[in-house]
Amino acid sequence: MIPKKAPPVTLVIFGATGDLTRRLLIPAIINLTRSGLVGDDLAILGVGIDEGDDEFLRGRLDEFLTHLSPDGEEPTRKDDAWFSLRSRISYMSGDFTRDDIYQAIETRLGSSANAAFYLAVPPVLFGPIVEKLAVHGLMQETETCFRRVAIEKPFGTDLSSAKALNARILSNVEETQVYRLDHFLGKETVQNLMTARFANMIIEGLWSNTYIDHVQITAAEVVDVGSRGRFYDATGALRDMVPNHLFQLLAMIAMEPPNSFDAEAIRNEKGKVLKALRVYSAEEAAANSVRGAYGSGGLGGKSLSAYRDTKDVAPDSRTETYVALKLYADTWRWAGVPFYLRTGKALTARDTEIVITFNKVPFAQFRETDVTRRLPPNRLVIQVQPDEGMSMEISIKRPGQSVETVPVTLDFRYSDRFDIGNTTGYESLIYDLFIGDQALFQRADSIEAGWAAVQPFLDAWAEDGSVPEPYAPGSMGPASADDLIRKDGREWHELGVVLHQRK
Ligand SMILES: NC(=O)C1=CN([C@@H]2O[C@H](COP(=O)(O)OP(=O)(O)OC[C@H]3O[C@@H](n4cnc5c(N)ncnc54)[C@H](OP(=O)(O)O)[C@@H]3O)[C@@H](O)[C@H]2O)C=CC1
Ligand SMILES: O=C1O[C@H](COP(=O)(O)O)[C@@H](O)[C@H](O)[C@H]1O
Repeated sequence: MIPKKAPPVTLVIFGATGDLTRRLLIPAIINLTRSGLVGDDLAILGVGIDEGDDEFLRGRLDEFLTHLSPDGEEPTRKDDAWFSLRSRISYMSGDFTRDDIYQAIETRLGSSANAAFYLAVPPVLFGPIVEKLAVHGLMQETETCFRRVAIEKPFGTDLSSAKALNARILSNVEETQVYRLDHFLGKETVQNLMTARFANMIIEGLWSNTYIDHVQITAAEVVDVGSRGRFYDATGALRDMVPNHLFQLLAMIAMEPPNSFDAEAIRNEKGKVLKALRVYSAEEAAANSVRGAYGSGGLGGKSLSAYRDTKDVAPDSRTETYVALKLYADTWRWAGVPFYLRTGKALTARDTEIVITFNKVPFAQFRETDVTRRLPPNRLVIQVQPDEGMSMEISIKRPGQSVETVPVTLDFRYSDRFDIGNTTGYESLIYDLFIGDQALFQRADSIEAGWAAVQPFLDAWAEDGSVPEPYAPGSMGPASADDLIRKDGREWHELGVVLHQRK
């Protein structure tokens, strides 16, 4: 089905002069303009605290887009699509905690225009802005016009704050108006997970504890904390990546088939899995987790100072830059199957992947095959980034008179078949916001279920007073992370070996 063009809408961006807007939102909207999915009936109203007129914001974006070009040439993003969009960008300055800016927005929009409010602002402002939008009648929908609000991450900092934020938002607007973002859901391979499972009997037929031994979900990054010390030191790897990005991947792997691809059908199934995540006791949480923080050392040819020496990070910080967890989804399908999750910064490679390891065959009828040594289990590797694709590791017979088996990889990479171009991942999320499809956005109950599973780790670490284990920049993380999986007789999948190079 060819996607239809989005309806006329004004996108009101709170935080229009910020990093997210210039680096990810505007380039995504340029891409949508270029593809024709949004037309010249899209208007952007940027709002920020800096004084300025429409030309102020347009000029700032112009300048940023120019710098996106690595060689100083006019970047492809500054093409006709940008110039068409540019003329439809306006700006208003004001403080989001005061009423006058909302009155001005109300005057500008009127009561009959479609509007989507995008909160590209520090999380502390999510609740106050939604409240003020509602109080000023800006979230009032009519039969012919919609009003929606897109809320960035992080959504809360623990279970109780996430619940309080949901309650505050939902006492002002309907759940159908709320679009809680998780940018991982905009990634092509992540969206492909449901198709891979539910359009392929060869995969879905084997998708349970009868055939699967365990699941690994990894989001490894080479980048360090850099200039984000203030945000990161109050957050850490667990809060930053697990209840949102990694749990969304886990939910898509573990959910039951939805009855349809409607948003509610999908969100119901994802919600059920997240609610089935085992909520550990403090002792269980401590035993099933490892956290680390990078020390100083070389990374990518440069020398990196230790996390604790990063600007705006406390010298005695106990914040983790790496976390590994072992979790269970207590459902009929997944009973007894461990889900090993890990994520961290300053690691050896950028590598987001899901690895499904199948059970070993029960009996090997190959005369010269030493089962334990030569018949490895089948593995399905779903490479989310970089080099998006999927590979299946199987065993075949070595050609000739030998009856020996050898492992080989059946490999598909998106780039071999499709041009997925220079997208930011926000394209489909912004488009879905405009057309009113909430399938790729998180519902209140799922957010809270995610935090409920994460809370015991936060509590255990706060109680035991331990510090994260140091690891060398450019490594695979702390040694104890290997022990976490090895004590179960398993190994982490090697980081950073792209699909077609895997042995
Ligand atoms: N940047 C990224 O890559 C990502 C960001 N996010 C999320 O997006 C949101 C925005 O992040 P980011 O763009 O990086 O943050 P920035 O700090 O760069 O941008 C926030 C903007 O909001 C403005 N602002 C803050 N307080 C007020 C106020 N009271 N009144 C008016 N304007 C105000 C800031 O103005 P000023 O600078 O003048 O204070 C700034 O322009 C956050 O929730 C973040 O977690 C999520 C994923 C990725
Ligand atoms: O939300 C976040 O995600 C990024 C990783 O996203 P990716 O699309 O670059 O893989 C992470 O670096 C950041 O700390 C976190 O806040």
